[in-house]
Amino acid sequence: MTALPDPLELRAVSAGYNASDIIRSVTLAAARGRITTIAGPNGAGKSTLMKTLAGLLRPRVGQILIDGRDVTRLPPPQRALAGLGYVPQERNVFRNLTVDENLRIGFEFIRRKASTSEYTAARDRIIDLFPDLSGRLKHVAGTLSGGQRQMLAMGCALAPGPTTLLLDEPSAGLSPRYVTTMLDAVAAVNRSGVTVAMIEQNLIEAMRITHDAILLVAGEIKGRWVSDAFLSDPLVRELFLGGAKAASTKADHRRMTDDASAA
Ligand SMILES: Nc1ncnc2c1ncn2[C@@H]1O[C@H](COP(=O)(O)OP(=O)(O)OP(=O)(O)O)[C@@H](O)[C@H]1O
Repeated sequence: MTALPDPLELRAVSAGYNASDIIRSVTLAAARGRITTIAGPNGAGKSTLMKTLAGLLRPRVGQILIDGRDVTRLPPPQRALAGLGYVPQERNVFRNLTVDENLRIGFEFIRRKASTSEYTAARDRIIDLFPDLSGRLKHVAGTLSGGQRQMLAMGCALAPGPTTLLLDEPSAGLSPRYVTTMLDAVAAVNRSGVTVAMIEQNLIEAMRITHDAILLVAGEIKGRWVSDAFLSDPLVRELFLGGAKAASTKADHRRMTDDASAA
């Protein structure tokens, strides 16, 4: 039996703006059915990497594959048609349209020939995944909380049924309590069968749901870990968690998560 290809793969990709490369020779894969988190200090090139994956930035060299198919030269709509959903960090919903209208646009952008009943089924699936949107279908997106808007943005990307979802900092700007809610929602999306690749800054919370962690520093991959090993790696502790003071056991990890939620 032939193994299925990874749903998302980069092979030696370099990309950047103007003359300079921001990401350099990046090779990585998001494994099927798992949550891969890309971590890195500010300015490491994480958003640039996401934009390159989504097709907003053309790589200078290297290859991008979705389900084994080379999409390097395809623009964002064709990558979406190939099964890739993308949620940018900002301006990711139409604030003057309702929740329902936003979801319908997200759905019909890809599923152009689908019937109304197919849309309704997709919408119901999204509401099951994000109960915070339930009862708000007729609400204008601009009146939602930041967290609800972020869930709506994920819903729009998920409505057409992508195999892989790219998330650029889904918990950015949210209260500590809603960070937990948001990442629980990402885990629920993943359990529904969608491979997730995301950037996150809330690393302790993110590792609670992450399967595979990748570290990007100054545009280069510096290591890969299963999530349990990530927070206790000396390099990771040095970069993000204040070195020796950082949590190094699962118990400490849990305690820090609890402290953060109570803050
Ligand atoms: N549109 C652009 N034009 C030129 N340079 C850019 C552009 N966007 C980002 N950069 C530069 O690319 C570098 C990496 O930025 P990027 O946003 O990818 O990093 P990041 O790891 O996502 O950072 P952060 O965690 O602060 O969001 C930075 O030096 C940034 O100034």
